[in-house]
Amino acid sequence: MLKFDRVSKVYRVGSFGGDELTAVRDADFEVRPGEVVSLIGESGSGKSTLGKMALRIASVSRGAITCDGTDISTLRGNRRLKEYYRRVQGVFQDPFSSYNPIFKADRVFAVIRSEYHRGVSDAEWREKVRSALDVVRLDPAQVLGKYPHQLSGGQLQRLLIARALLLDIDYLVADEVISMLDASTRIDVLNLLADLKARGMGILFITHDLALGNYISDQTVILHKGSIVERGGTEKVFGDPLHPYTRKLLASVPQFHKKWEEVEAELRARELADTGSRDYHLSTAQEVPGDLVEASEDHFVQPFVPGVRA
Ligand SMILES: Nc1ncnc2c1ncn2[C@@H]1O[C@H](COP(=O)(O)OP(=O)(O)OP(=O)(O)O)[C@@H](O)[C@H]1O
Repeated sequence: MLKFDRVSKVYRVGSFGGDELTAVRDADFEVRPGEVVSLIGESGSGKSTLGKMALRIASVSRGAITCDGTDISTLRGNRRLKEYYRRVQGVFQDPFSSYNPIFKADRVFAVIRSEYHRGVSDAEWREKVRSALDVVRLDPAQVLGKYPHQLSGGQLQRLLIARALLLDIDYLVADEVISMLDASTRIDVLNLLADLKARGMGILFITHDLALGNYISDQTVILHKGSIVERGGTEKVFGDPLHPYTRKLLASVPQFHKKWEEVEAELRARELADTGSRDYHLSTAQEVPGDLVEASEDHFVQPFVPGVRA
């Protein structure tokens, strides 16, 4: 299990690094094998920072990320890090940035071979690559031996996923992998992620797109200004959103048959109807939101003051 245990990230900012910016505050959730967890939030909410910390691209300031019980910040030395990256890999929004334009795209496979599969014969390796490409539905004739600029964003994205498959990873951090793709390729990559999940891979699916999150995930985590405001089973979070911010996010998905004023009025009416009736509502006297409370089974929300805009 990939577990985020009250994880915070504080960046040093300002001209001399004298200021601090808390990008993530006390994030607490987990990704289990064979489960897709969507991390949803607006730009700047801290989503990528959480993904980067899981991949050790950014350090954890407070709390811990553990992989099957091992605090990943304690992994030192090439061998232990290599072991970790054999289990946990990331694929990012802009697939082009993961390739060196002067090398052929399938060099990413050669690197994996020299790092992790040295003893494998040429024939065996060709077969491994072919079967990984098969899983990501790429035709070897169309992609092998090509330079990155000769391939589409969707093909490059799928090559990176094939690379992850060659490592036989357990967890994938997929950071806005769909955003740059056209509509038909999006569906292909989403279906591919669903296949990987069915094979037992745990996926942290980072997105600002609620519809994508709803489509693919078992668990949903809603992030707002670095804090988790709501999380739980996807059907609970989408079917019965509790936090005003989640409701606002869901309402902001275009509802073409309604005017925005109508949507806003409905939101307010719903919140007023709830006022005082739930144990995660705070009075204005307790305005500082604390830890998430369990509203129902597998559904957690950050306490909030009803009627106060998120
Ligand atoms: N290396 C860094 N140094 C300082 N501040 C950073 C750094 N990386 C991110 N931040 C800040 O941390 C906050 C969270 O950024 P992050 O990239 O995690 O958000 P995000 O939700 O992934 O946004 P987006 O969807 O736009 O990628 C932002 O305010 C961002 O400006």
